[in-house]
Amino acid sequence: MSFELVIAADWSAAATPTGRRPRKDAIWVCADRAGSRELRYFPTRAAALDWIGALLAEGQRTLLGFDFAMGFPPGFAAALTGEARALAVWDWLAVHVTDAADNANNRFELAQVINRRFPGTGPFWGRPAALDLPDLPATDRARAAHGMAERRQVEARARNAKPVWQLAYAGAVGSQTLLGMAALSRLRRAHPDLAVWPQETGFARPEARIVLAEIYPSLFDDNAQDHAIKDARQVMAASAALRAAPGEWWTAPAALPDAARIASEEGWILGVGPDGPLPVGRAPDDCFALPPGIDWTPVDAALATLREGTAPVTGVEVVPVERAAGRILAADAVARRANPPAANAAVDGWGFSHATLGPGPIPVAPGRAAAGQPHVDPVPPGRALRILTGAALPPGVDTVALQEDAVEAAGAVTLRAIPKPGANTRRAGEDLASGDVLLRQGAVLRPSDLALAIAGGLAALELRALLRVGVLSTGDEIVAPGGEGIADVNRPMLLAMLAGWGLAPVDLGRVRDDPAALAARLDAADVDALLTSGGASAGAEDHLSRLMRARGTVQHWRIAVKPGRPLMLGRWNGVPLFGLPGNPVAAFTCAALFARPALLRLAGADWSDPPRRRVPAGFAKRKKAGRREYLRARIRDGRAEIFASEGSGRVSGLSWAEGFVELPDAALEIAEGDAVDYIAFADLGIG
Ligand SMILES: Nc1nc2c(c(=O)[nH]1)N[C@H]1C(S)=C(S)[C@@H](COP(=O)(O)OP(=O)(O)OC[C@H]3O[C@@H](n4cnc5c(N)ncnc54)[C@H](O)[C@@H]3O)O[C@H]1N2
Ligand code: MOO
Repeated sequence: MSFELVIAADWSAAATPTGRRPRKDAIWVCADRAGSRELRYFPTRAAALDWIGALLAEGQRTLLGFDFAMGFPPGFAAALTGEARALAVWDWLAVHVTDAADNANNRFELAQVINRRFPGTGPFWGRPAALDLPDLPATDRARAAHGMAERRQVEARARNAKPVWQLAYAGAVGSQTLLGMAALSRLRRAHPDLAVWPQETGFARPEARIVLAEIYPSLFDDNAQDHAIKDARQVMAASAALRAAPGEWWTAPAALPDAARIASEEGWILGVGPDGPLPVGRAPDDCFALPPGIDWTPVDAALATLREGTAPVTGVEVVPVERAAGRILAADAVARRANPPAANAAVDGWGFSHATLGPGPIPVAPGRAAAGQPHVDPVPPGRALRILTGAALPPGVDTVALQEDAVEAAGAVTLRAIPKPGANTRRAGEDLASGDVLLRQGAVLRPSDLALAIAGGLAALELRALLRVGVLSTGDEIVAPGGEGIADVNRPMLLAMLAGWGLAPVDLGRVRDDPAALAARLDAADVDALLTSGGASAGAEDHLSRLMRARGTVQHWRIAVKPGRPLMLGRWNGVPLFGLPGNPVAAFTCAALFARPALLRLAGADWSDPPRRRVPAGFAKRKKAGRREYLRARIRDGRAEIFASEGSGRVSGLSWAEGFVELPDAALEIAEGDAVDYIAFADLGIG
């Protein structure tokens, strides 16, 4: 199984926060999900670890790489901890390192403490002039007779790798290593499904859900990455290389003479073999149908993320059945009684015991049985009782003759024909037995489902609380309906769609193109999910997408779909957010195809893919590879006709259409009469 999420982190040992503005020599992290990448800068280690922790909690198969040494040269671990294992050093450091939320830390003091455990002077060096730490030498040359090798085996094979003993000055990695190992020790303990390669796994392909490995970004060419800051380019290049990691990256060092010891005691850099750096793999072709160089997320990959990454978030409430239409079941509904509860008559007529009938007219027994008016006395053998539809069969009655087939005269009924035994009756429990599962958890209740629940004896159902979905329009140009300017088409349309899906729409109003105002509005929203429209693409005024990249979590941005390419899927303060494009047709399409199934899932329903119907095309069209296309369409005379314009501002086509024609990702030439897939709006819950 390959990795769904690849995270490359450039660590830093800074002693103060590195500031709000992204800068070099600070922490940069790139998270890459099936080709859609998210780059983040962090002013503190704590903030970076929080974000990484949240990513790991998403539950995906993850490869996590950090760019500091994850082991020391031979002998160090045993001298420090009594155990020749790198992970023992991590745990020792977790106990002895202090590293505050504002980056304040004790790495130099601790290096002196460690040095005192070794003979001679060193091995750590690089004391800043301002510190009074006599047992931490300021320079490399001041060290002597500490007994440690200068480099790990892997460092001898990676160009320009600096020894871990150096704590300060250009290229030093020692400080990052001390602080980093302490942090990783905690991370590892927090995630039982995490394995460290190769310290825990040996030089084998690791199977764990989360794999942690040492990386060395200098191995990778970052020239193709588009960013002004080198650290950022490096984590971008590293995440791409890790995503494409060939199998031999994990296994090649097993050929080393002392492989098992090296793996456990010294650790290794992923991508280095026994003879030096290994070839870099080719990026997997996530975007199978996309032109080279484009990393939009394919529709199916985006839907898969939503499907796998969303689970019910709402509470459970007990609601009377009659108010449950359109709501979502939180638990299986189980019949509390049989239906029908007792055997009863299916028609109006005459009831009797079939086996006891004599020849000729049947004498009538006194009284009658009607629905709700049971006849409790047994009907004597050979007699007939007047019985009406729905009445419980009295004792002594097993068969009913239809009224129209009988003639009553002088206290007896004459039947035109004797019916079969049991005719015109309903058996107790023939429809439902007590204990039957009537409806499954996750079902969206239809009127017929209410009927079933009530027939099964239920008066109330356990339902999911309504999912509150906030809808926000963005853009300076947007005005209230009826105003002068671009009327806010999207918000009322989206609110109505949500109501139609059985969700609780929350109107968050309009907000101007101002990042602070937008962030404040999103922060203040008390909702379970968010739909925004506008500002999703890459322009200077596209604040939503920029804000999400800076302060939210972006899962996918830019989907290979038309309309709707700028669609952004992510989280704001942990709340799922669908950043819909501003163009109304794109907002509508993305809401129907991406937001709807995910919102219903968050609301507690099962995931549902809309049914496609194959219909002959009433049009001809040539389509390029690279995006799945949704054309506004309707069926007339058995053929799919499409709206005259594909422009995604053409609201007129939305109202005209009754469904979508869905064209696949690949290039396609459609002639009139060719079969195409049609998705009815009705099957998307849009009436
Ligand atoms: N450089 C790029 N430009 C654009 C890209 C791109 O990938 N790179 N994508 C294009 C596509 S495709 C779409 S769709 C749009 C969507 O962009 P945004 O989400 O950033 O939307 P805005 O720029 O804010 O608005 C687009 C359009 O829609 C109108 N709008 C916005 N909100 C509403 C509303 N509530 N009701 C009615 N109309 C609304 C807005 O006035 C604009 O005309 O970007 C392309 N550009
Ligand atoms: O994808 Mo945009 O939705 O064309 O208009």
